[in-house]
Amino acid sequence: MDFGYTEEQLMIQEVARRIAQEKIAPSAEGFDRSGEFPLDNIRLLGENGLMGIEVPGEYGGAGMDPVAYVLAMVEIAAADAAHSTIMSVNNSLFCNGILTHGTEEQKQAYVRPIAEGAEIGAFALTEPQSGSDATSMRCRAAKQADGSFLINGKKSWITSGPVAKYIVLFAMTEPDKGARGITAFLVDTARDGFHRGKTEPKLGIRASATCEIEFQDYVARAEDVLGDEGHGFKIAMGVLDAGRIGIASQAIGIARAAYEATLSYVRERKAFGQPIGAFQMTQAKIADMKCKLDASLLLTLRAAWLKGQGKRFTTEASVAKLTASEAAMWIAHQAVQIHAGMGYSKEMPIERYFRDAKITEIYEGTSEIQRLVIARHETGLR
Ligand SMILES: CCCCCCCC(=O)SCCNC(=O)CCNC(=O)[C@H](O)C(C)(C)COP(=O)(O)OP(=O)(O)OC[C@H]1O[C@@H](n2cnc3c(N)ncnc32)[C@H](O)[C@@H]1OP(=O)(O)O
Repeated sequence: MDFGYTEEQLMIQEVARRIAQEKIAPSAEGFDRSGEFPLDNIRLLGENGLMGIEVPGEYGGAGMDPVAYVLAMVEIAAADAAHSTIMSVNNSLFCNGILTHGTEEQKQAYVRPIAEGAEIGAFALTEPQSGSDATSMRCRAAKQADGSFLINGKKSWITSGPVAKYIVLFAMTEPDKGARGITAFLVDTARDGFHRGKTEPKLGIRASATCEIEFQDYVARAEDVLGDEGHGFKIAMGVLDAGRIGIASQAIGIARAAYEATLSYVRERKAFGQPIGAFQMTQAKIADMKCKLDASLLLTLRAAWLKGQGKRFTTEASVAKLTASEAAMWIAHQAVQIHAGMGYSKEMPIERYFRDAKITEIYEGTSEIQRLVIARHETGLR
């Protein structure tokens, strides 16, 4: 067992940390207030290999392993969670599925522009009536005589939906077959029949744009099918396994930022004649924060390592995501409590960490879904 990082992993961590500290952290508060999409920063991340960390160089990426992805995500999320949300969708949800299931032409056409940061990608699984219960989707892709598909339906909560050039879409091709009737498609948002709805006003990750999208007689050509027909649900689940490592990493970044700010504060802030960090009640909180942070990172690195080894990592990704997201929420909550009035004020980033942490317990599978995945695996029952 080796707890060290390779030179390559340390290098991408350093690149991410530099951009995070020099460009993202100073602008995070402004983007949070305005809700503006941070396009220039996203392009910069792409130019530095951070939009396709695991994408091989031949498709425009950095060609690194999942552990490197975790390290980079943590750095970006510690500066601003919204940036890391956009990064996670591009890397995990968009590029991953195409790399695993796409044709050579699809990889060149769709992965390269996203990995290089020239375009933004999105992933459309959720619908207004189906979130956790993904197989209940209603978006319909009807096969035509010429092999193309006519797509009609709505998808909701689409991260980067307002700005995405390409989308990995899941639609029902054979509604009678349930999970086995779902097919994945690659959508070009510039084509006829694609429409965007209003951008959602959100509690946190405000600079990550989210909207509903609608398909009205959108024509997907036969070559736009990703993987085999009827295999879309498995593709979605496999992609989400990888995505959950990204969200766990994001949660760790938010938690680390909240923890580090709290450490500084408890050393400086005095009450009753001593730094508040000297009180045992504060020390107990600091110790618990540290334990949850370390446990989250180690569990996330385990899932990433398994992925890098080509082994199954579904349960480990859920364990990591569940642990890290609940830790982030708890740590951010304690950070607000220890900062008291200053934690509640927009003068400091603590309240932003608190708002941003919440989404990690919701998207890419709620905490309840993670528990279900883990418990089904452990018990063999469902
Ligand atoms: C800013 C705010 C944004 C908020 C919204 C963000 C948008 C998102 O987060 S998108 C993603 C959110 N949605 C989810 O994460 C979906 C959650 N649901 C799930 O994970 C699944 O539906 C889950 C776990 C409940 C299982 O569903 P269930 O319907 O019981 O399917 P199940 O019977 O287990 O599996 C169906 C098939 O898929 C396969 N499968 C299941 N899991 C996997 C997997 N991890 N990998 C590969 N295949 C899998 C099964 O083997 C089975 O195959 P077969 O038919 O050959 O036996």
